[in-house]
Amino acid sequence: MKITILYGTETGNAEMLAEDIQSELENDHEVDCLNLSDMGAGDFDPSRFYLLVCSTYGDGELPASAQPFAEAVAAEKPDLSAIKFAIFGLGDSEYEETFNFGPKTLAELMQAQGATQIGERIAHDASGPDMAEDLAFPWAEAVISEAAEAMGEDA
Ligand SMILES: Cc1cc2nc3c(=O)[nH]c(=O)nc-3n(C[C@H](O)[C@H](O)[C@H](O)COP(=O)(O)O)c2cc1C
Repeated sequence: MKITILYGTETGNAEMLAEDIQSELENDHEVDCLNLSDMGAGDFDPSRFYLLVCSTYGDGELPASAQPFAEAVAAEKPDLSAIKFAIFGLGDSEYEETFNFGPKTLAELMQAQGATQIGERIAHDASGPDMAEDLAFPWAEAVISEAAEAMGEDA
């Protein structure tokens, strides 16, 4: 399957995780990995499945590298009705009121333009016991098989 991993980051954790997911998947799939800061609102390709990996910063805001993308999507309103994506969040439950708000905002933005979310929005908690990749690798495998079925491809 053709997959693009898009990451939104402030201090690099989401980038590191995105690259780890790429290494994990690239034996079986054709995988690109791109910072959201390098993704235009009109750059989506319906033949690819999009894995979004995004942190939360400030007071429940999108991290810096995701902000221009979010602004461009809100302004340009691309038709994303042929696009399927899944989303993984990096956050910290110490920020009780705004835990994982960044990925929530991003998912809502994609859905508002018609994109279809595959699977649940999974969140890693920096104050919890799990390593991010221990949650992210099984999540990626699961959403890829679900997407393959939805896109009529072999997983
Ligand atoms: C100043 C600051 C603000 C943060 N705000 C939030 C927040 O509102 N909600 C949340 O879930 N996590 C918050 N976090 C936690 C980060 O999302 C978490 O550390 C994540 O791993 C950072 O990933 P990144 O390096 O890819 O940006 C915050 C962290 C910092 C340092």
